[in-house]
Amino acid sequence: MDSLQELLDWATSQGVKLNGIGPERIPGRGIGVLATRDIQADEIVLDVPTGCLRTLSTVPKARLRRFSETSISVQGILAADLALDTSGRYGPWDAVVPRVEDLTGMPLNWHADLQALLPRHARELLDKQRAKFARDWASATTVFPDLKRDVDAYRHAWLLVNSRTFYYLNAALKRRRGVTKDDHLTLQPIADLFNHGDEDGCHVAFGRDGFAFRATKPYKAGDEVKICYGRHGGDFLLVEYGFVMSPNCWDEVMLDEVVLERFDAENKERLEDAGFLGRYVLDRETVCHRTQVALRLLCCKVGEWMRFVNGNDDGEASQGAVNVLLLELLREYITRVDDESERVRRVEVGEQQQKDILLERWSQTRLLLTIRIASLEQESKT
Ligand SMILES: C[S@@+](CC[C@H](N)C(=O)[O-])C[C@H]1O[C@@H](n2cnc3c(N)ncnc32)[C@H](O)[C@@H]1O
Repeated sequence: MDSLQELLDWATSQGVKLNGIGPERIPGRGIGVLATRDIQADEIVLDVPTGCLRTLSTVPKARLRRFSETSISVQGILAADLALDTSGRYGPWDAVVPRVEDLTGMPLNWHADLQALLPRHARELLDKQRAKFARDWASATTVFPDLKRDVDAYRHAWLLVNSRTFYYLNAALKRRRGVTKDDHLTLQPIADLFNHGDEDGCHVAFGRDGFAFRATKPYKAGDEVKICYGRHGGDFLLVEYGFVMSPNCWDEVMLDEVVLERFDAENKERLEDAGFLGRYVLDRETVCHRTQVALRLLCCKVGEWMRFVNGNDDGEASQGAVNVLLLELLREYITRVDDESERVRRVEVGEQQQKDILLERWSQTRLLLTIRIASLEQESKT
């Protein structure tokens, strides 16, 4: 029998209820969820009862106890549980989750030379992820030294948890010391097959009985039903989920690398003191207020800048100069994007699929820069 059918039979026997949807293999997106008939907005398309969830509570007590003196995250524990589980209890579910080779898009699995060619913001996200993984790996292997035999298997399990969990809170988690929102994690069968869309196509609600997924718009039979993993830009989607998608209405580009270079130590200190050092964002519409503040420091006297920072000056007088500087910086960034893309094409390490993903990310970045440059050029003419 097909592994998807086996998963469906198993999940249904566990109390999962599908209504007008079914999993299908979708080229380029692994498995996804399709409407099997026309669906009306507001219909509940999936119910996953609490008893089916795979959480801290389903980790065997003896295994869980061994982590009690470590600083491992819940993600790290669930990954260890996945890597160590030989019970067969989740057999049909385990059979359809992506294999090691299916997660080549995840930058954590890339060669360091290819990782170094990620946009700066993606590299920063990856550094944080790598540090978190290293902490969990250290704890997991202290408690279960056997895991050391196969770091790839643990990393794979860890990335599965990273990209397939839902937020969830229960009494056991509430009681656990030092638990943060990042730890409220659960794996759930079938629901983990929904791919991501930038608009909320299916609303996820958690109640006492479990998770319910409600269509937020009508679907035609054969349409893909997606959920929104969050309002994530492309760098985040790439590092945390291992894919790029266009269009993405939440995409954004961090301008720090071109903006910060323009400041000497004194101005950096001014920005730091005012709480405006770094995190300069360009989205599909415009640059953020932080960027406006930072660039203004280079375009007007300090007193005028302070008045703008404090909200006592609307910035109108310096807007023209700020726009000219911004245009220059965005053009400079485009040159860097082209240089980096060329490096990606030439790099001799990594798989072609990884390079294609990375090139696509640079091309998305270029598009956002180009859109803003065009509108600034237009504004300067009027
Ligand atoms: C929760 S799983 C969704 C099911 C997954 N496609 C599968 O085959 O099991 C999340 C993963 O699906 C893939 N994915 C989700 N949304 C996607 C999209 N819009 N385009 C491409 N891949 C996507 C990514 O590999 C991501 O890490």
